[in-house]
Amino acid sequence: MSRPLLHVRDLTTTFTTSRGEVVSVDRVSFDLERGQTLGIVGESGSGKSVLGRTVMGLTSAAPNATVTGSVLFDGVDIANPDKKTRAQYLGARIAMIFQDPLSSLNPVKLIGVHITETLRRHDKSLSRQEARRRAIELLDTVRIPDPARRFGQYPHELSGGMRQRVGIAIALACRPQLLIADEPTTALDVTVQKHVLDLLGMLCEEQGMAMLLVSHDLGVVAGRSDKVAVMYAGRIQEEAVSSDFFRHQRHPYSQALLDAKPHLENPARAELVSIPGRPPDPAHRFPGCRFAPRCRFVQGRCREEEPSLESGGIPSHGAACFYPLDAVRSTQEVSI
Ligand SMILES: Nc1ncnc2c1ncn2[C@@H]1O[C@H](COP(=O)(O)OP(=O)(O)OP(=O)(O)O)[C@@H](O)[C@H]1O
Repeated sequence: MSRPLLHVRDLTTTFTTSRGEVVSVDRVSFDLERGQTLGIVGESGSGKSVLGRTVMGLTSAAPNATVTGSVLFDGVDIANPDKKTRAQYLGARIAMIFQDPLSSLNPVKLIGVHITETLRRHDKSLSRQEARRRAIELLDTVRIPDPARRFGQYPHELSGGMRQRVGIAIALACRPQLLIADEPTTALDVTVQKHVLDLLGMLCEEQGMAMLLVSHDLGVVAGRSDKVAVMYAGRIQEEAVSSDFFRHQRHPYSQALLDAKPHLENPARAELVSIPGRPPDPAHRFPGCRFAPRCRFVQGRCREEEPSLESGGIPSHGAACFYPLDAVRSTQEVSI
């Protein structure tokens, strides 16, 4: 079997803060194959963005952050990249698109210049003319109409959806093998969200790119990811092939999250049925399962021991729960 493009093991990101040590990502492991999409979902504060940024090598540069564990990208550990590795991989073989495209675009720089600069940073031999031609081609790839005219405009002259497409074009400029998309459509209205997400899926397919699709909304990853990983309080609580996951969830948190899913296709049903209680403060550690204080099925053991991600005999469908829903269901069936 060939090695996965991304092989993450026991990845842990800790921030030293005035409130103490904040463990935002805690012993996270997963694999991502070439051309596949892994959806990372969870409530706000569950550690999804920090995970994406850590895989991208952005957190290890922060003075108050410590990263342990490994992120093997095509066999090379990039968890704590040195300057040379950073230049070779980040923003080159791995690219990221952010939630708010405006914050990553310079308001006084033309759209085209954002792209040509990225192109020429990664290919020093590229002439200005060739960079311009490639930038217009990229704007066309991300379905921006009249790309030659848009090349010469400023970010504020474009709509939110267009700016996000520009963010995607910049990310694609170096032909990455892995794209990390952190809440790529949160700032957009519902119909534009769908177009941008469909576009990302199509580009992954056309270009054989792998993607980490980070979202608080299961509706965003449904139908657009090969695998789903559910994060809660820094840990992966459930991981499965998408079709299995959406057919049946094994972890009570995943089920609650699915019940709380806003409906992307039907904005009239966009209200959230929220999960009672709040996620734990990552600066405050306590024994047992992190979801125990909010879990409907909690039992004594859950408050004492931390469950690990186990498949419970169901191939490729792990849940970090002592009493996964499949077990609860079969006990109920037996007792009827
Ligand atoms: N630089 C930092 N210093 C200290 N704590 C941080 C830092 N960055 C993130 N955190 C903390 O790590 C936890 C996880 O944050 P993260 O942004 O990854 O959550 P998230 O799941 O992406 O949520 P959201 O969807 O709201 O962005 C939060 O408690 C956050 O406050």
